[in-house]
Amino acid sequence: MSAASFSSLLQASEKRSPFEDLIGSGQGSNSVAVTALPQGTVRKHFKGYEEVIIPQTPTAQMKPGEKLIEIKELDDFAQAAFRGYKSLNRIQSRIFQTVYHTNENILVCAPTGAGKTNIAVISILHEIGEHFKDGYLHKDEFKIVYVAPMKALAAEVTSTFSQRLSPLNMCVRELTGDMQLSKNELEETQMIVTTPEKWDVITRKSSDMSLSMLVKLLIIDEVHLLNDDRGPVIEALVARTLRQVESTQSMIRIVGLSATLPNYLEVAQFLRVNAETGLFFFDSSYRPVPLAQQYIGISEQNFVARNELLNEICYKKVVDSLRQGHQAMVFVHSRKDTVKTAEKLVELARKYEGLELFKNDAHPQFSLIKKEVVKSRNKDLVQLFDFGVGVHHAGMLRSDRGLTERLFSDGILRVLVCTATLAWGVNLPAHTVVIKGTQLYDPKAGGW
Ligand SMILES: Nc1ncnc2c1ncn2[C@@H]1O[C@H](COP(=O)(O)OP(=O)(O)OP(=O)(O)O)[C@@H](O)[C@H]1O
Repeated sequence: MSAASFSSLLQASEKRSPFEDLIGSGQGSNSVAVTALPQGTVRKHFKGYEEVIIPQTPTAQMKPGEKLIEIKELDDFAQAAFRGYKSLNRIQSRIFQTVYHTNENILVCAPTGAGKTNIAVISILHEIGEHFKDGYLHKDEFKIVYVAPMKALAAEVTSTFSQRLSPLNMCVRELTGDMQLSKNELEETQMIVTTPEKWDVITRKSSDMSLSMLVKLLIIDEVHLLNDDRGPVIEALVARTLRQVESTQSMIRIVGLSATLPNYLEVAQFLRVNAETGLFFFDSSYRPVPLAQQYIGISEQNFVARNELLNEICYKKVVDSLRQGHQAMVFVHSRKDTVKTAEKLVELARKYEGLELFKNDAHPQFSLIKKEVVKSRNKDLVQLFDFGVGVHHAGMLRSDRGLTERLFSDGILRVLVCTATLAWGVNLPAHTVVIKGTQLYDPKAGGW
């Protein structure tokens, strides 16, 4: 973390937020400027660095009268898309009335893992319900467009929704990159999963409006990317959708799904979401697994000494987690740094006699799995395996990446050092996540 951002974090801890009581309310219409660190935050000083420990937010209590909606209460056709589920979770139950029974635009901001996929499913079921007439689904009347932030995610969304909607005979297809769908394929498809860039290109061709005229529901996943480099593309396609709604006077419902955004009121306004009725904001007290955070600011100026310290701190955090019997993931900024950091962890473990914490050779399947691992031509993967450490980045072969993911998820690897690519689209459970360094090199600016 840079010195400037760390000091602003510390300054923030000294202010009290006027909205403190609202944080954790999980309600929609208040603009909460988070300017203070939560109560219970502790600051510790060490040689060369300072640590700020933010305790986990307690899980929000059920409100009086709040109840979970059971799947068996849903319409028969809707139950088919929820096979294997007993009930909607808290967030889904809270938004159900608006998402399923109305055609309002909505924006849902919720922490990761809160179950936003099922919110999209509910909005799709509403749309399907609109076209169920005389016991028959009029599939040619509508198209649903799901905008996923990247190609890899679009593929995953396509497969998830194909499976969920297969009992309803809905056809879900991916349309990304330089992919084309034939006229026939488009006709057969009710749900198109695409990326902002691809949908932008398709809708920009004003000569052929036949597809966009059929769109009745536009789901935009990870809409917080509006704040990012990709923002202008998302903005353009939303603006075009809104213009089409105005000029044709036909409704296209917009459903925005997002991580918790600080400026959700503005995003809601932009998506034409009514802040009173269509905006749902759930803060970290709705996380399925509460999150405690620790920030470390390094004051050491010398580059080599700072790196050494960074590695030592990283090692210490990983060991703290392993001692409690939990796996750990370490995120680094470059592919090269994955192996370097993994090797450094092993070196420090040797130095501090901590190797036994990392190694997992007593695992009943260790020798069997080792036979599979040694077949890999990735020598780092093979060497690090013996120490219970794995690496994962986009430059590795897909088979090696897949193997590493499996070994970590089965608990055979105790530590995984990876780049941010793993955070997109792969769900791996880890109790502890260390983000090693928050400074990113920006080639455009030519600096950190
Ligand atoms: N009603 C439910 N009952 C039980 N499990 C659920 C329910 N809704 C969602 N889940 C589970 O919660 C997990 C997280 O759901 P999901 O991937 O939709 O979260 P998300 O909010 O989209 O997360 P992300 O921000 O990471 O995309 C999944 O494993 C899903 O099966």
